[in-house]
Amino acid sequence: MITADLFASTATCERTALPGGAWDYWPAWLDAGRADRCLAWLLQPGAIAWRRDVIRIQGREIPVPRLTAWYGDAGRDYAYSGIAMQALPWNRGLTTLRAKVEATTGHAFNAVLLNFYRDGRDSVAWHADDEPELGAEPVIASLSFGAERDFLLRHRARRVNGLPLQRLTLAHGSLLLMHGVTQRHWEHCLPKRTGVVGPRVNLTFRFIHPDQHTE
Ligand SMILES: O=C(O)CCC(=O)C(=O)O
Ligand SMILES: [Fe+2]
Repeated sequence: MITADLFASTATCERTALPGGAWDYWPAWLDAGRADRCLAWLLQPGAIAWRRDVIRIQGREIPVPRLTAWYGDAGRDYAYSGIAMQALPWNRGLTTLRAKVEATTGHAFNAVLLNFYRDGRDSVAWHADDEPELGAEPVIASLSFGAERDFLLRHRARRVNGLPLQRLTLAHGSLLLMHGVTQRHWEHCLPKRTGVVGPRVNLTFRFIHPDQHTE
């Protein structure tokens, strides 16, 4: 179970600031023991209502290469790649993690997207978290548990400005905060890594704007 002792943390932060984007990374936001307990809870049967979705591309049905779940305040629904997700009510573990993320970052979040990468064959393709309901400058706080995976960022205008690909290896118990302007100019992905056999769970905390929300 996730308890309030999660708050006793003095993690250090690494800042990256580049044209059109900035992110802060806390490699050891949670120590190994706390991170282990969070991962065990997230993978416990029934703790998270994982979904297996299918996207349709040119008439073909393709399984999403990971499991997902969407939790948030009532009515903060979300849609991406044609998949509509109704917000499930916050549970205690997610509420506690959100409070700690808010305390560290100074930002408020009202929803969280969870991704479960069963092994290195699961992935997320290049994208930006720029859906209209996230508002003009979405701040995204990303928590990682389990297998370390590479997280890549690329500038949309890299062919013009020559900015190189950026790589972070997101550690077990780490927090990554992508600042608001980043989603406009940068894309990110989590590529397949066939050598990775362990599972990974990622939580991206978001703020869904009621007025920009599309029904
Ligand atoms: O798993 C990750 O680290 C990234 C997930 C992500 O980019 C997303 O859910 O939008
Ligand atoms: Fe994303």
